[in-house]
Amino acid sequence: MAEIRLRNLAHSYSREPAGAEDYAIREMNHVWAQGGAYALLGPSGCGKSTLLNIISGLLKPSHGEVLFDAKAVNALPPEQRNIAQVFQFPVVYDTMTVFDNLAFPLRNQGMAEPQVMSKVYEIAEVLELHPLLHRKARNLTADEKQKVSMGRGLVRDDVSAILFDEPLTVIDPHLKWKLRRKLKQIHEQFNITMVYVTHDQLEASTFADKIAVMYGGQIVQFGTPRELFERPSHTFVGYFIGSPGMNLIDVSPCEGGVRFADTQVALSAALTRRLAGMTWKNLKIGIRPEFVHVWDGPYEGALRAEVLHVEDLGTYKILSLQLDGQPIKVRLQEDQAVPQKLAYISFPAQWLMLYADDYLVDEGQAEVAP
Ligand SMILES: Nc1ncnc2c1ncn2[C@@H]1O[C@H](COP(=O)(O)OP(=O)(O)OP(=O)(O)O)[C@@H](O)[C@H]1O
Repeated sequence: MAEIRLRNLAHSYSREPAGAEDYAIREMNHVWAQGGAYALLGPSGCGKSTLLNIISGLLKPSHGEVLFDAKAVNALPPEQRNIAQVFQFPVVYDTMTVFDNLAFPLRNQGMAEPQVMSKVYEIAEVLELHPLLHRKARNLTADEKQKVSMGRGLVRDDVSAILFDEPLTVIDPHLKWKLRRKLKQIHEQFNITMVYVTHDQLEASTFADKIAVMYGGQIVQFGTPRELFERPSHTFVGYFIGSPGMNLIDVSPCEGGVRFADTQVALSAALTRRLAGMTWKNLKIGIRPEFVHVWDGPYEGALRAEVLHVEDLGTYKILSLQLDGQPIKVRLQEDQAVPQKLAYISFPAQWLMLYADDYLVDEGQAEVAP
């Protein structure tokens, strides 16, 4: 079991990186606490696999350190790091039985056969592989093979953490849910640090207690699914999490708030003061489609928007609006009235976010994040 700490970690695949854009991992500091269930969520190419491979030792970072329980492990090869890695495609020995596959890491350690047997039976039980123990691995389905891959990580008592790299990619959709629940159960039972890489927000939030959102080689936010939804600290998190993503509008400051075209949006006095004392290149407001307030008719202070179309998704509707040249999405509950040609909307202060150069501006914060 281990805490995993990344200290000033950076990686470039280029021998002579010219600038930040040549780095797959930009300098990062991060901690995964012992025993946590974490997800590493981000789009293709943001650096997720690179980061996992650095942690497991398959890749040597260009800079910085990886520490397990405060001990630097940079110099240790993968087999001495006690990390199990489960990849997209199951890695099993086809010609061996399921039993022998699960027993393999234990026999490698020189464990006595009666103990091997008891450990393999324990893990097979947890993963519901016991009816298959004497089958050759080549005859298994993809999800059964993936369970064997996971089982090989779990049988070892010395495993500090398990890293999953999009482990459900090859699994049938109806089995994904079952396997994800199994993983969660295993996490609770074994109290092992688990980091689950995915580009799917649903997978991330059903598995993890905390999600690290990765973008452009950086972790731009680390928080609970709820924190990421309610207070995205970067515009990318706003856009990437949620369905549809956050409405983001380019604005400029004005008396008492911000404006775009002829529309003014009031900000709290604290936020206006913060803004006045800052320098930035790009300013945006953000509001989630769920949090846009729709009035029944004209109302003082409400903004008038044109209704472009309504998409009925069964349990909710997505309203597409045009507000002073800006597209706005609103998520309406099933029982909410649907405005026809015009909609009167407002942005409740509690849910209206302000972003300077893509980072959230906090009312109380001393500095905007870099
Ligand atoms: N072996 C390599 N040599 C050079 N560049 C690489 C190599 N592996 C990855 N990259 C680059 O590093 C960046 C990060 O890639 P990485 O595979 O870590 O991203 P990812 O988030 O895991 O993507 P995916 O979800 O598609 O696997 C990408 O720009 C990728 O093209």
